[in-house]
Amino acid sequence: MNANDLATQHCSPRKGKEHALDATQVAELLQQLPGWRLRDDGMAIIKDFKFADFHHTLGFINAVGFMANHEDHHPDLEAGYGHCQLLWSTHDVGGLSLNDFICAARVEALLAH
Ligand SMILES: C[C@H](O)[C@H](O)[C@H]1CNC2=NC(N)=NC(=O)C2=N1
Repeated sequence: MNANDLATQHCSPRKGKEHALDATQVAELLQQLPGWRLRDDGMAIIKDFKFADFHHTLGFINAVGFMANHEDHHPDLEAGYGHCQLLWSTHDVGGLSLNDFICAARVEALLAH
C-alpha cells in the first residue's frame, strides 16, 4: 500500500495483539513514508518536522490535532520554537497497528502542496 492509499483510509478501533503489525509489514509500510523512522524498540514510528517559527509549528500541531481527534488516534508530540517531533504507536495493541501508518500518511498529506 502506498502513501496515497494509506492517506485515504480512516483509522478503525484496533484493540488487542492480533492488530499488531509484524516486522515485515512495518518495514514495507515505512518505505512509503519518507523521513519516518522506527523507534529503537520497534514499537513506534517517529518523524522530526522543521518550521520557520513558532506560528508555523503551532499551526502544524493544530492541524495534526484536528486530524487526530477526527480519527480518534493520537500522537505523542514534542515541540519547540521551530520544530515538532511526532510519534505514533497504538497503545491498544502495545505496538504498531495500521492506524499509525494511516495517521503518518495523513500528516504527510496535510503538508503536501
Ligand atoms: C477509546 C479510544 O478510541 C482509544 O483509547 C484510542 C484513542 N486514541 C489512541 N491513540 C493512540 N495513539 N493509540 C491508541 O490505542 C488510542 N486509542
